[in-house]
Amino acid sequence: MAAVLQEFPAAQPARVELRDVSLRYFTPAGETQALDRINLRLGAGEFVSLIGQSGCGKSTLLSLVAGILRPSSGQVCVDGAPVAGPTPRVGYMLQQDYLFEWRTILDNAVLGAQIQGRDLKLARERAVHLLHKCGMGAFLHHYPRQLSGGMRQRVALARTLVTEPDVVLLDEPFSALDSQTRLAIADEVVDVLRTEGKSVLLVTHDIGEAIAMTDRVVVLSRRPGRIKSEHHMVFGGGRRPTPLEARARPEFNDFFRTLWDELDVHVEG
Ligand SMILES: Nc1ncnc2c1ncn2[C@@H]1O[C@H](COP(=O)(O)OP(=O)(O)OP(=O)(O)O)[C@@H](O)[C@H]1O
Repeated sequence: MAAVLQEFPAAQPARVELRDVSLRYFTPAGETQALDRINLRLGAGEFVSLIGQSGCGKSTLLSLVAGILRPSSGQVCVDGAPVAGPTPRVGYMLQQDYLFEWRTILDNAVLGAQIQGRDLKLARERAVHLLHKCGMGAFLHHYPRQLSGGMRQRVALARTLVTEPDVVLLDEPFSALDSQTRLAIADEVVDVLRTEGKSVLLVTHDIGEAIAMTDRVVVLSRRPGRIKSEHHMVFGGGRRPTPLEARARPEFNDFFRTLWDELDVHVEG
């Protein structure tokens, strides 16, 4: 159980900062408080995951950072500036890949850049580079239906990165994939995101994925989501292990037990 809970390292400048953020949804059926006074910082180049019971507000928190939702109170900032709406600085990758079946892989990868009105020649060059990095270089002129689920998610990652966001939000990006593909793609995605120097906020139900892929795991309480605890995933031996290597480390099981206890899971019925 040693070294599971670490002292926080000296504060890095915040790429993303949530200050006392609360979010209430109003519907004809009534009011739902999804998040309650969240304070969270994501440093430049840092990978942080959010875990918590279903309905505790994880996706809501990502939508606030993406500028899709505005907080009921408190403030969300990216690079010190309040988020006023969706911004190219923040990229969002979801569980579903939302590829257009009638566009080639390359044309799908440039779609976000095209919508943002960026230089299409540069966007295509960057898309080709990223698709190669994601192992999709041989499929530029294929169509989505010709690809497996894991390959489609690689294209979705390339599309997210073509627009050069500083922050990448990942909302259960691998949950539709089989378990072997999940393990393989986690390694590749982390490798690409780290070499690109991105800051990453990952939502997952998979504790192992959170431990293996991110530097810090934030546990949210049941609704309304509050920050229950934060845990630094510090592995001994210098270089941070890849996600697959991390799973074979002795620390992995210690982290897993601690986070499992924190989640306080009860199976109803
Ligand atoms: N558009 C909406 N209108 C009203 N209530 C909503 C809306 N979106 C989410 N909620 C409610 O807010 C709470 C938080 O939802 P959210 O999807 O953020 O949770 P989550 O932790 O991501 O859940 P899950 O793990 O099941 O994906 C839930 O009770 C949900 O029903």
